[in-house]
Amino acid sequence: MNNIRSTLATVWRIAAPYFSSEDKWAGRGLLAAVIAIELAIVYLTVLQNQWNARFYNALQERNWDNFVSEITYFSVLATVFIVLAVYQLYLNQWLQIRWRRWMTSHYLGEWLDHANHYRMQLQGDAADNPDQRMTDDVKLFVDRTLNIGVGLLSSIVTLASFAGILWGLSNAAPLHLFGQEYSIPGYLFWIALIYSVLGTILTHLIGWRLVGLDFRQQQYEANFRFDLVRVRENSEQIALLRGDAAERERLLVRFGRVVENWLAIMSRTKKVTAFTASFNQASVIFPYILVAPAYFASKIQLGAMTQTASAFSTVQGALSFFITIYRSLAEWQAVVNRLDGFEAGIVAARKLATRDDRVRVVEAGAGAIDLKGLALRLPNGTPLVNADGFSLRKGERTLITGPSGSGKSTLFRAIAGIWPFGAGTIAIPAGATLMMLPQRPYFPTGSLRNAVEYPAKEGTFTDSQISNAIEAVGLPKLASQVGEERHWNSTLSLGEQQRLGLARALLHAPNYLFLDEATASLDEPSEAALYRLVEQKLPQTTIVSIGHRSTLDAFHGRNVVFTRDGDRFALQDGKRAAAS
Ligand SMILES: Nc1ncnc2c1ncn2[C@@H]1O[C@H](COP(=O)(O)OP(=O)(O)OP(=O)(O)O)[C@@H](O)[C@H]1O
Repeated sequence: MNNIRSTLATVWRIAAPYFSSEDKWAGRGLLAAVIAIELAIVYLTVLQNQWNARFYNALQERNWDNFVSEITYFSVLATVFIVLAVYQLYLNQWLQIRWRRWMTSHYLGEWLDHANHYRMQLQGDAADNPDQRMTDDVKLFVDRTLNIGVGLLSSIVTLASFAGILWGLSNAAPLHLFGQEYSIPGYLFWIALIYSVLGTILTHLIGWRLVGLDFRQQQYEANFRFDLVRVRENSEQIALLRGDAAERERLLVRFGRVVENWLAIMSRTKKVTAFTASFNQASVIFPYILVAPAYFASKIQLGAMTQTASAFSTVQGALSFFITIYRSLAEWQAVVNRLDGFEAGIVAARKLATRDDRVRVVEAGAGAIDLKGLALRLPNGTPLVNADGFSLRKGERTLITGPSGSGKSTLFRAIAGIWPFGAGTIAIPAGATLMMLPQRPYFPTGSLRNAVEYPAKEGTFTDSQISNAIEAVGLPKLASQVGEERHWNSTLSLGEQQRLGLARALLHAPNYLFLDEATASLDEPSEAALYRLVEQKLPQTTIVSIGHRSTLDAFHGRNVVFTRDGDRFALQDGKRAAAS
């Protein structure tokens, strides 16, 4: 019970924001229309049930006129029903896509807000496969929530409408057992109730394991898809290493989990289906058996008997709502858990950025980036780098060197404000623009123009500015192709990508440019030429480089070395440290 209550509370928390969002009027209007149509359909079912009695009585009495008028009446009911059914589905789908559009854009906004996606990764596996959560899970959530919610409401209203009919019929067709008549008020209703509650309990006992199995199925499918994407993204590496066979084996192992879990779902579903199918079949005949003695004792007409059967099956259908949608409920609960986990991941990522013991990046008026009492740590708390009273002065060109894994890139991450683990303050001049260029620059797929302008919006720079920058960094052939669309990260060599990364820096002309081995894939003369280009084109820019080559010394007035200091590293002005 607690479980149901907490699931419903979670559903409410996930679902409610849409209905108070900027799209609330469309959302509420569509929801109201869907519910109104559902209620109208229930009313039609009541009318059809009453028609049922009149129709079969007309048949039994061989009354042609009544038969014709009942057929006409039915045709009208059926036409209205068809129109309602068509529009209910149509409006339902309309609501689904609006709701889904809002949730997707809401989640995208939260996920991509101030590097939350990166901090979520730093926290480990708390919310695996966010891509799946924002696609399949949101789609299923909207679909299932609407259909289960409206279905539940419809069941309750149907139950209320038909309980009265069944009650009345119980009096008209009293219980006959072994020639004896028993008068039990509303016995047909009570039997339908007991029958359905028993069925529901048994279905749950047989099927509850499906919830966990469905949850894992979605996770395994997403893991498999993610690995396939990784192979596609790293296809060159894999081909060069002749890793095809290893990949195939690994992927098959991953897929093996999908199959194994699916087999468990199949076996469980088989049991649930065996029960629900038997239950549904028994329900067809059960009400006839109940009232047959009264009918054969000529206490009731054929019409009353078929009306009873129809009302009984409608009430039983409404009561067995849970059985009918058991699979959907299991899947729905799994989806709700996954979206809940995703939202919790976002909240935890945001907390990381605001917790008390974190690295603080503040805007301060001074003309330098000042590190005060900075102590960077790994996510597990292990100390990494200490820097106190250390400044990256304006206009200066600083080269940072140090052993591999000493925390050089992590210092850049902290300055960029995406590494929260640690303590201390990084003061950045107010309004200063920073740009980080890593060893492997990222280019979104699309036009070359877009790739170089990124993260600025398309159109921020003119085509001639873009092609000049591309030409300046030594890619004259590409300079004339700014409109070409490609997957730039997989088609350009790493050296070419690094040149293109520098073209991006030339265009944006940041106040501070951080180069984290951003030219390491170029030969030394090309690297030197690019550094000279940056010096010449960005004279106002403060440059901080991480690099291992001694040839870089010539372009930097200052050398900062990461040196070991007990269990961590410290920043020291001076000569290159010998590799430790
Ligand atoms: N997300 C993370 N989770 C756990 N440890 C991490 C994470 N990112 C980096 N580290 C660890 O932090 C340490 C410093 O990494 P960093 O990338 O800053 O080193 P680096 O000095 O730039 O090395 P290199 O010269 O090889 O690029 C390494 O031991 C690395 O394994």
